Amino acid sequence: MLGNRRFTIIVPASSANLGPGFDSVGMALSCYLTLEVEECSEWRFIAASPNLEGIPEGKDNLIYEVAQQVAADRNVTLPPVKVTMTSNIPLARGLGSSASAIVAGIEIANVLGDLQLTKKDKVRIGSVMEGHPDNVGPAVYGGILIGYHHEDETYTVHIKDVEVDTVMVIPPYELKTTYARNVLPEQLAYKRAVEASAVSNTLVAALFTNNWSLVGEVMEKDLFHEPYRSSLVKELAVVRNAAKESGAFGTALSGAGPSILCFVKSNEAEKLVHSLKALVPHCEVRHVKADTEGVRIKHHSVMR
Ligand SMILES: Nc1ncnc2c1ncn2[C@@H]1O[C@H](COP(=O)(O)OP(=O)(O)O)[C@@H](O)[C@H]1O
Ligand SMILES: N[C@@H](CCOP(=O)(O)O)C(=O)O
Repeated sequence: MLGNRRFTIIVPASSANLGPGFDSVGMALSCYLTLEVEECSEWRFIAASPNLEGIPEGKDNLIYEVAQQVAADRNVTLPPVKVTMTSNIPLARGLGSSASAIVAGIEIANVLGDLQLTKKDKVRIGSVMEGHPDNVGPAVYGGILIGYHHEDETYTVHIKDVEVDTVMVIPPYELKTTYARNVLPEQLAYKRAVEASAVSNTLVAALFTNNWSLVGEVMEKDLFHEPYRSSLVKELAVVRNAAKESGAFGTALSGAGPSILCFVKSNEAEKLVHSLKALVPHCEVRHVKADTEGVRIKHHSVMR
């Protein structure tokens, strides 16, 4: 029972893949989906910030569907609530907005249904829904998460502290993840798959040893998805060259795109923001730090 409580759920955005870590590596970002949840006679979702315009406000809302599914799977009935959503995560731009919504739905069910879900449970549930753990994992844990999702199990390894900043270039157009997955090949030749996984393994080792110049080098050598998606994001090549020239470690498509992630030293981020704003004036350019906490809940007591 919710009783006389209300609570706030804060879920970070995430950047998946980091280049060659396709479907298995992701990082939490300091952009947030925030839900104010309070008891109500019927379920309502209110999209209270401009970039959530068009998001369903009834029972066809993704967050509602996830919360109900999680509760139903555990034979629990949730009391109705009013959910007021604000967000600075742009939709369908490769910053994991759908994963943040899924994690928010899992948390609503967890709190309202008193399900006592662990972080591991939440990542498992979210990965089953998304099909891969590279967005839901960081959204739950914060930091960087490396994972392998399989129908029987989801394995994850977490890096809490991230010693790098990002500059994010966000084009004005949407690229739905389902569309960007449809341009990928059905198969990869054996030799190419071996090479692609060697690049990915090196990325992960470099992340664990804080070797950011190596991270930057190998993140640009992905063979799993960027070669097939780069033609969908015409800004990628120009941003990559400019970022390299200004001393950034490296760039990659963020998730399925169209946003572009540049890894930089924190004291060099603003300079890069400034030069990229001039280079791609039609895009939004943001200095975004890593989020190291993951999803969190604030409980508020209500005077009656
Ligand atoms: N707060 C939200 N509430 C409900 N649905 C959401 C919310 N945020 C995102 N979504 C859904 O997720 C879609 C975007 O998902 P996707 O194409 O995977 O892009 P990305 O996850 O990279 O932003 C949106 O068009 C919307 O349908
Ligand atoms: N590994 C997935 C990640 C999709 O992330 P999103 O933020 O674009 O939804 C993929 O590359 O398809």
